[in-house]
Amino acid sequence: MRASHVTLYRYSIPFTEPVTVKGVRLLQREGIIIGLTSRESSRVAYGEIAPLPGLHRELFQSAEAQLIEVLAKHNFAASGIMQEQLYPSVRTGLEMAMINLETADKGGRSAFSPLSGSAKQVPLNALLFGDTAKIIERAELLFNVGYRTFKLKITAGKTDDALRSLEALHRTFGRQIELRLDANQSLMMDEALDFARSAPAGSIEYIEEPLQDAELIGEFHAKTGLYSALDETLWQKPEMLSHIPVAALKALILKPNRLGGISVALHFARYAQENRLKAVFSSAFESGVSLSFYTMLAASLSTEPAACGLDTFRYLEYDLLESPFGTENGVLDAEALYLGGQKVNEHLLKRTSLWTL
Ligand SMILES: O=C(O)CCC(=O)C1=CC=C[C@@H](O)[C@@H]1C(=O)O
Ligand SMILES: [Mg+2]
Repeated sequence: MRASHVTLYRYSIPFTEPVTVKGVRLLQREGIIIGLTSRESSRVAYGEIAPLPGLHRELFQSAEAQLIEVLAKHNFAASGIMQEQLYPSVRTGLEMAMINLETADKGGRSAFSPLSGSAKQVPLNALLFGDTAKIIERAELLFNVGYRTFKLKITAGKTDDALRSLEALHRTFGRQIELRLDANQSLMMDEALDFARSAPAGSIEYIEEPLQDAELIGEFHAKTGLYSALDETLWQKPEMLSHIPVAALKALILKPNRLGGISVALHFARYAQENRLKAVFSSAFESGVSLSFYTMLAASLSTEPAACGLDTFRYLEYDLLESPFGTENGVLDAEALYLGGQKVNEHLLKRTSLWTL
């Protein structure tokens, strides 16, 4: 690897409102930024390591300890440690920084090798929360500026709330929008069937992880015609992918820092492409350093990338980038964001160590 030294930083960014992930209530997002300084060009390439409490098994402290162990190895990139069992968040940040370093050394041209064609823009799916009135108000606002894909949560015991919002959205926008739901593995088959049978026909693009038992997704599709998407299952039981009938699926949700790294996410993206499924890049509430990288990944892999799940940037009080990650019109400009993703405002970081390679 062509880095002369590595700088590690910590950050802590307040959430705009408390975010609850699998029962864990979070007030701020904490993570590590790794900066690799190029031996050739002295440019700095960044990567982000940010396990999310509730979602990741590794905690911030253990991720940081493992990262330090990796950096302490002589010539770590060639030492084989990258092939070993690294925490998903650690591997993601190291791979991100190394790919960004390669890009920097190529004068800013992306180092990704596209699977097929690539796109300039990636649409974004907007997250909708709250009661039906708030959801419609927000969806109208976003629709008017250009958003066309929306995502709603659906929770066991409260499927009526989702149904009301779904009906209202369908009444208001009809087929002008695509609507995704996310049940986070909360429903039993009976409740999922009741919900599916009450939903307006043609109103749902897919449901992420509808069932407590993903093995029943084929049966759910056979009984309702509704498509599912896999998110949690991809990291909890990746072997399930070959058991669930692909015809019951519409998309794979790819959160690189939970799945196990950029290379693992690319593996699933390739599987999606081969099986005519959407590859939906999504985030674990990381900063713009990761979000801009994921945007470039999504844009590199398809001429028509699926609307991505990177709307999480709204939940961070501020971004670490000089030009904050985002979009005005629901469409992400991949190249501009990728370049901007490497202009980190170091005043917002706390430097913790420096490693000479
Ligand atoms: O995928 C998206 O549209 C945004 C990200 C998102 O929904 C999530 C991120 C992290 C944790 C989860 O609760 C949630 C999800 O379940 O997909
Ligand atoms: Mg999900």
